[in-house]
Amino acid sequence: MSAPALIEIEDADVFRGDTRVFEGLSLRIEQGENTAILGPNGAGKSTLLRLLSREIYPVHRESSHVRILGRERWEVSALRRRLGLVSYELQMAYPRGVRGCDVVLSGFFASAGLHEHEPPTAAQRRRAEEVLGDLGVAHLGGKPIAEMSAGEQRRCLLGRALVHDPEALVFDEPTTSLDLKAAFELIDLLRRLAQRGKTLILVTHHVHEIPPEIGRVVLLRRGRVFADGPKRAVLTDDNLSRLFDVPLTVVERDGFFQVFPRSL
Ligand SMILES: Nc1ncnc2c1ncn2[C@@H]1O[C@H](COP(=O)(O)OP(=O)(O)OP(=O)(O)O)[C@@H](O)[C@H]1O
Repeated sequence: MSAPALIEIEDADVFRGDTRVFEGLSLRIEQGENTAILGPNGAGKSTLLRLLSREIYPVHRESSHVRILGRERWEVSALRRRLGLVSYELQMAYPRGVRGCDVVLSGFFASAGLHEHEPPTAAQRRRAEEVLGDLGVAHLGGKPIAEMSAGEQRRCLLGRALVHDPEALVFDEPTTSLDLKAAFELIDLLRRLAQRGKTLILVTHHVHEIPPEIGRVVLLRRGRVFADGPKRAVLTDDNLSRLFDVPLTVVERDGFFQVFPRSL
């Protein structure tokens, strides 16, 4: 039997409040298929992330399902062991006094910080130290978030997702709030993770964040898949101009793509 898809969304209608964000959305991403999901503000990216993190569900009907690694029902911490999540929203959820090692350790408990009634084990502490060391930020273990740069915070959050050594990682706007150096260093880290065999799912509205290792791009527009396929075929002037509703020129260099405004 073939391996189950990493993500399999079939005919999903999804509401946020009274707004129908997705109508009959279908999207399948295989294990090992590094994919970027690109869309403008309001396209439905956050809603898609919430579907994947199992915070929201589609309207129930026979033809509709959301499966991750072949399963519809997941306990959150079991899901986190297979599919890590790194988002700015999660970063902001941490109280500013939490130290780097505790950010990483909280990955074991799928929480934003540690709870007194659930102290980490010595093995978990060792693993957290190892992960911080692998990410080149062992020195952040004892530092509170309040004293870290945005890039350092993002690394600790990535460490949180990596404690379980998941096979896939979902990144929501990974370089939001990072300066150029921190952004390039983070993109470099994503590239190394992909080269080590982690599947990357990148959800973003920034074309330049998409590393060369990502081969498939899905364009999301007003809750619909507007284009889907190999990166070079999808990231065209015409597609991106229509996606973002502004005339754009796309330039590719060294496997990265950048967009520029075209005069009207
Ligand atoms: N809690 C909510 N209640 C009602 N409508 C919502 C809610 N959250 C989002 N929406 C609507 O759902 C649509 C999709 O929003 P979503 O946040 O998923 O888009 P997005 O692509 O993540 O946008 P952004 O890039 O701005 O974060 C938008 O029209 C938005 O106004």
